[in-house]
Amino acid sequence: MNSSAVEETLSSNLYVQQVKKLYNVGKILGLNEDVLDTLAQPERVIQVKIEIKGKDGQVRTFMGWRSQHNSALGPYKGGVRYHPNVTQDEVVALSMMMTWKNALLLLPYGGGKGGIRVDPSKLTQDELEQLSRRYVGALYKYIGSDIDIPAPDVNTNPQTMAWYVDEYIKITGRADYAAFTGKPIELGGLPARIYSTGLGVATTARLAAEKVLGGIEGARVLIQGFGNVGSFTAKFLEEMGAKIVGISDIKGGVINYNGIDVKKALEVKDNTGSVFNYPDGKKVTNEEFLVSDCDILIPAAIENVIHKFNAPKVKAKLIVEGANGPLTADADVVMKDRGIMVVPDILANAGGVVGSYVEWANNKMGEIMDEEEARKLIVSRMERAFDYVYTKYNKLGDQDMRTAAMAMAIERVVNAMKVRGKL
Ligand SMILES: NC(=O)C1=CN([C@@H]2O[C@H](COP(=O)(O)OP(=O)(O)OC[C@H]3O[C@@H](n4cnc5c(N)ncnc54)[C@H](OP(=O)(O)O)[C@@H]3O)[C@@H](O)[C@H]2O)C=CC1
Ligand SMILES: O=C(O)CCC(=O)C(=O)O
Repeated sequence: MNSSAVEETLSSNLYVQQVKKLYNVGKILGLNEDVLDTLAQPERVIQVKIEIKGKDGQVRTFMGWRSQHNSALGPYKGGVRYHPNVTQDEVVALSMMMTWKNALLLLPYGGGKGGIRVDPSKLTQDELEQLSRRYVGALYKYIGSDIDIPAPDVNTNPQTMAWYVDEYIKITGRADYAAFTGKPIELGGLPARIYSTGLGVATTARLAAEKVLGGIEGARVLIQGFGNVGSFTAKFLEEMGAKIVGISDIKGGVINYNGIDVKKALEVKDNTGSVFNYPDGKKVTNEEFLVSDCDILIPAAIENVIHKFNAPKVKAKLIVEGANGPLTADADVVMKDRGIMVVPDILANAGGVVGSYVEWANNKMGEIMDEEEARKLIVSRMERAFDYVYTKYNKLGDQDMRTAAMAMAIERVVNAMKVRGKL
C-alpha cells in the first residue's frame, strides 16, 4: 500500500477517527497517556458467527459483533446496526461514542454497540427474523437490563427489538423486557422513542441556531439521510419554522430553495423507496448535496461523509451531527478554523438514548409514561445538556463544541473509574 492509500484507509476508519478525537481532548484535560490508552480500548468485544437457512435451503453465514466499551457508570447501552460495511472497528468506535454520549446526558449507563455485516435489503422478512433471533441466541449471556441493553440503530427498528426480546425471554426464561429498548408499544415500548432522536436533533439545532443564526425561524436546512433520524428531524424542524430546502438518501438528493414539503417527501419515500423521486427540485449526488448552499447542514446518514477534502467547500453556517461520526477529525479542524459551529453527535443525537432510558426505567417499574410527558422530558434533558456544553465551550475559550462535550463526558467517566479504583 502506498502512503496515500494508507492515509485513505485510516481516514475512513471510524475507530482511528474516534481515538484521534479522544487523545485531542485528553491532552486538553491533562490526562496521562496511560489513562487515554485504557479509554481507547473496549472492555470486551464479542464476535459471533450467525448461520441462517435461506429460502433456497442454502446456509448463509454472517458475522456480527457486540462491543462493550466502558461500564464505569452503569450497564452498557447502545444500538445494533445491520449494514454491509459493518466491521469490528466500527462497532468498537460506536461503543466508545456511546460511553461519552451516555455520560454527557448523565444517564446511568456505560457504552455499548452492536452490528451485523449484512445487507438487509437482500434478505426476506423471514430471513431477517432468523438473523435477529440467532444474533440474540449467540449473545444472550452478555445481555440483560443490568448488563447490556441494545436498541435500534441503522436498519433496525421496533420489529427487530420485538424478535430480540421474544428470543431472549424464550432462551433465558426471564421476562426481562428492559433488556432491550426501542420496542413496539405492545411489548413495553415508549411511544416517543421512535421519534426521540429526531426530536433531540431538531431541539439542539434550534438552540444552536439561536446562538449563531439569530433563530431557527426561516433557517434553510439540508438533511442528508431520510431514515429514522433524518425524517423525524425534518418533521420537527419544519414544525419549528425552519425551511427544509434539501433531503437525500442513498440514491442522492433533491434541493428546492422554495422549500421541501416533509409530508409529501415521506409519501414519496414510502411509495417509491427514495426521496430522490421527489418531483419538485434539483437532483444532486450526495457529494454535491453536502456542499450546497444552506444555513444548517444536518448529516443524518452515515459516518465520515465530511472530511478534509470537502470540508473547505461546505457552505453551511452551522452543522448539526444527526449521524454518529459524520465529520472526521480533520474536518473538525477545518470547521473550527472557518468559524463554523458543529453540534457534535454525542450531544445532537442523544435524544434517542434519552428516550431509551425513559423506556428502560419505566419497564423496570412496570409502567409507561404518557407520550406528552415523555416528549417534554426528552426535550428538557436535551436543553439542559446543550446549555452545559455551550457553557463549557465558552469557558474553554479557543475550542469547539465537540471538545467541550467530550471533555465533560470523559471527565465523568474518568472520575467514576477513579472512585471505583480502576485508575
Ligand atoms: N436510530 C436512532 O435512534 C439513532 C441513530 N443514530 C445515528 O443516525 C444515523 C442514521 O441512523 P437511522 O436514521 O437510525 O438509520 P436508518 O437506517 O433509519 O436511515 C439511514 C438513512 O441514511 C441513508 N443512507 C445510507 N447510506 C447513505 C449514503 N452513503 N449516503 C447518503 N445517505 C445514506 C439511508 O438511505 P436509504 O433510505 O436509501 O436506505 C437512510 O435514509 C446513524 O449514524 C446512526 O448511528 C444516532 C442516534 C440514535
Ligand atoms: O437508544 C439507545 O440505546 C442507543 C441509540 C444509539 O445507538 C445511538 O445513540 O447511537
